[in-house]
Amino acid sequence: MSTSPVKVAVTGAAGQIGYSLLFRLANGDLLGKDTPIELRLLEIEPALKTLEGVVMEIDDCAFPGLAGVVTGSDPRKVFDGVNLALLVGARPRGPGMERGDLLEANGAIFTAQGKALNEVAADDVRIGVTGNPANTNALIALSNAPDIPHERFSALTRLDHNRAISQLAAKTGAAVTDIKQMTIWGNHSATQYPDIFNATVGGTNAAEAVGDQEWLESTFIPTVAKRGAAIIDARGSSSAASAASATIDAARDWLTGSAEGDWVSMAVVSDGSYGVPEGIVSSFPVTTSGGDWTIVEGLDVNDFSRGRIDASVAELTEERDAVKGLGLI
Ligand SMILES: NC(=O)c1ccc[n+]([C@@H]2O[C@H](COP(=O)([O-])OP(=O)(O)OC[C@H]3O[C@@H](n4cnc5c(N)ncnc54)[C@H](O)[C@@H]3O)[C@@H](O)[C@H]2O)c1
Ligand SMILES: O=C(O)C[C@H](O)C(=O)O
Repeated sequence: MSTSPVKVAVTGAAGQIGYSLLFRLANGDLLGKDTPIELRLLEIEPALKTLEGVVMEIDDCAFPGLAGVVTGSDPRKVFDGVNLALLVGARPRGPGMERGDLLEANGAIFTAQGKALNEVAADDVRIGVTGNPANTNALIALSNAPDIPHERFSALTRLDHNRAISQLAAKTGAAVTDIKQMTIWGNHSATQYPDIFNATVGGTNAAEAVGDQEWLESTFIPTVAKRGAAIIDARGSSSAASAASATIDAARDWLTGSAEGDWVSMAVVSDGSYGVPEGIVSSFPVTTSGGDWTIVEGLDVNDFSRGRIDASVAELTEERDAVKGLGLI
């Protein structure tokens, strides 16, 4: 049994996602019940009282694997020595708002947090960005953390990946566990491209198993890509428990490895693979092992897929140019 606790930071800890995420982390859902976890919870000053209440509830669960909880509003203190930082805190998108509207407001948050991580995080730190606009927030954070390798940052497209698996399972009548090699390309936004041409259902190519291009274009892609907006419309606030669950799925697979014969979707800094401009944070199919990720190379990208990937990547390059114009990167 490991004894020294893994220090896991969560920002926006008093928010909606935090209210699901913290209990899952404390329960051992990330690294197993035998690996003790210390939670390091960052919030803005006005939310610290709410966070105090959440911590009381965490205490009341008497989680056996929880080695301690530290709270605060100073990222330099909260991030001190952290091995994993889950950057969730940001302003969520409300009804009628576009993600682009959030770039400037969130830029300041991720600039400061990138700098603080650079100064005080553990040498082995991994940083997962859930707060939107996630890809570009990750780009801002990594650009402000010159001493942390860019490969240590990723943005969350695992929720989209999970949504795509769920929709494909419902369409084909397969179990979610029968669906492998799903890919989300591009941005965590409505332009994202969930690719079933390289996925399989029970070992059969998924696009062939579905055999319905009309469903693919008019139902599957828009349902997955606009799921966040549909949940906001229905719930009045953005997805929370599913986002927390995907945040854990992504971090767990990053740290402990993706399943043999399968891959996962992560938004990571591009090395130019698949024609995605180097340096932007874009979602790719990746395999993971021991805290490292590797882009799955050599997949077939047909003309339909090419057009969809290019459209999402164009949005990401616009976001990059916008934050560059604002002096954030
Ligand atoms: N990538 C994804 O798949 C995905 C899915 C769902 C939601 N999200 C995004 O996750 C983010 C959080 O969502 P939520 O529903 O928990 O929002 P929320 O408003 O309930 O909580 C956000 C919390 O962040 C805190 N916060 C704001 N600025 C901060 C800072 N500088 N440092 C620390 N904490 C700060 C706020 O005080 C608040 O408590 C949003 O940006 C949302 O759009 C992403
Ligand atoms: O789309 C949003 O702003 C919410 C979130 O990113 C989601 O995908 O549920």
